[in-house]
Amino acid sequence: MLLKFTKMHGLGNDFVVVDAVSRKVFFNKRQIERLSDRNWGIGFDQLLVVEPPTQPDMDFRYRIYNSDGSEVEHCGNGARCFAKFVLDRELTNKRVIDVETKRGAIQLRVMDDGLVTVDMGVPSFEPSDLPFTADTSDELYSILVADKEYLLTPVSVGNPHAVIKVDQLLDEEVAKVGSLLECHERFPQKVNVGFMQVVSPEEINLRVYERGSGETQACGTGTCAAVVAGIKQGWLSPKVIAHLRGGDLQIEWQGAGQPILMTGPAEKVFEGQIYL
Ligand SMILES: N[C@@H](CCC[C@H](N)C(=O)O)C(=O)O
Repeated sequence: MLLKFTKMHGLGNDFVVVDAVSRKVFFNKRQIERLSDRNWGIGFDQLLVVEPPTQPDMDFRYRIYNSDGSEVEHCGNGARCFAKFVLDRELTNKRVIDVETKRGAIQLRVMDDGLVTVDMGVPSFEPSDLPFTADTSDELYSILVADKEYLLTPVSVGNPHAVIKVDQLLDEEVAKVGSLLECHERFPQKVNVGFMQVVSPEEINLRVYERGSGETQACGTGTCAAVVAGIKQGWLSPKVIAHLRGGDLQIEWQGAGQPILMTGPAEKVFEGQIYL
């Protein structure tokens, strides 16, 4: 079967986006792994599959797969690319779009300047929501990785994140500690690992080692998790600019019980066809 796709990115976090509204398409794990391979396929961090809604009052359903073929609940940069894709392809003319994801319903707002604001939902710091194995309920949790103690904040924004505040962002630490923590036994469904350097209460530098994809240029849910962790710990203000390797995201969170708002760009790179 010849598959039509669009290559997109949100701050360098790259996606292959497929229209499964006009024509039904299903993928198995092996196909996703091959398509994601940067030598043998197209190459992407995540595959986004746009489908018709299954629930009333929803405009679309969209499914998200990591490059290792695992299906995930939520993707911040992907949500913005999804919004641009359905408008560009004229699958809708709405600029406020309600979407079903594995995490639940989310709402996307396409602004006049082309930036997209996503209501990312209400975060949870409850370890069992990630899940994260913990005997006590703490502000920060200590964990031993490669003989060094790290203090992390567990955050669920629909998908699981561990946020670590660091003084410096070091290539080796992101790669090594990121990959060891991703598969740590205390995270039975694995975890995305964020390394956050606080520049000021309104500004952070962040690198994210993503579950199922490795370190990416940017991670939307990872940025939301880092900012809400920083606000909860008293390090950050309610509105923060996050500098990621691929560019900047604006995050706003007004505190417990409130949804996180994430604003950033979405870009189309090219369209193509490939044999599945
Ligand atoms: N890049 C994404 C997150 C994709 C899913 C993540 N790797 C997971 O497994 O939970 C984003 O922009 O949020």
